Amino acid sequence: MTQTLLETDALTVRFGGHVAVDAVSSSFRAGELTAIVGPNGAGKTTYFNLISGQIPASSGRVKLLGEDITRLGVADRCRRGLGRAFQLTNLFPSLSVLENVRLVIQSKQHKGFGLFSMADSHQELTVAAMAILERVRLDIQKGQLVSELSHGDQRKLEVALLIGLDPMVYMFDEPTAGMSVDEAPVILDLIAEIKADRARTVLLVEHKLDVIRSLADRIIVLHNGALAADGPPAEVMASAVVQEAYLGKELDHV
Ligand SMILES: Nc1ncnc2c1ncn2[C@@H]1O[C@H](COP(=O)(O)OP(=O)(O)OP(=O)(O)O)[C@@H](O)[C@H]1O
Repeated sequence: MTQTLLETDALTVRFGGHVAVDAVSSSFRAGELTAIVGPNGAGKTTYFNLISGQIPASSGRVKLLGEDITRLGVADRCRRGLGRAFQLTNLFPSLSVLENVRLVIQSKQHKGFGLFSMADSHQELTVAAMAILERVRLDIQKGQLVSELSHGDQRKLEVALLIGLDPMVYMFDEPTAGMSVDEAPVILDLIAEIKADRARTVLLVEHKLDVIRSLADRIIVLHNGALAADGPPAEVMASAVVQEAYLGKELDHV
């Protein structure tokens, strides 16, 4: 039996009288990629925000490796292995691409700035950061400031930072949005590699049907904040209610 890494248990958030996420219970296992789909306003991003700790739950629980993390903040959840693709606001725009990746790896390794270890660790960190930049095809841009990067390259850097953090749970919210057709495959290949690591689980909010088809092991459908379907892609996509109500209308057919 594959290990359950993340669980949500009747997870709920209300904004005034509006229930944006409505008692969603689900679990996410190692080696699995779960696509989270649903119409605009269904609660996908809010569900992500509740899992990553960006917003507090009104009720219900989030568990990581069986441990209740519902009351923890974003940074504590991150330290325990919950990784959400960085928004640009989390980056240091006036530092270079390489420096940003190095900082994330350093934070993961809890390396200090002690005088004696500094030279060695600096070299190691640079090598590790460059290896990640090569994977996302950003090695050429290593010296550029984040603020100077194109939109597509900024998205690649978000993925690079997440790989540097190396969490147990990878969370991607439309990772190829706004990318050119040349750029997107690099990111999708990387996500496939991450998913192939049997010790990780990947959650992906995605509208593009071809991306879901190629990557998802399982699909969760949210509608009006509630769980409307959960199962293998073929089964969920074939179900008449999902076809009519969600997939046919809402997902981008590419
Ligand atoms: N901070 C907030 N305050 C009030 N209402 C909110 C807040 N955040 C989200 N909502 C509402 O919660 C509902 C779910 O929004 P959410 O952004 O999670 O949907 P989504 O499925 O991610 O949509 P999309 O596909 O358009 O990104 C929407 O009705 C939205 O207006």
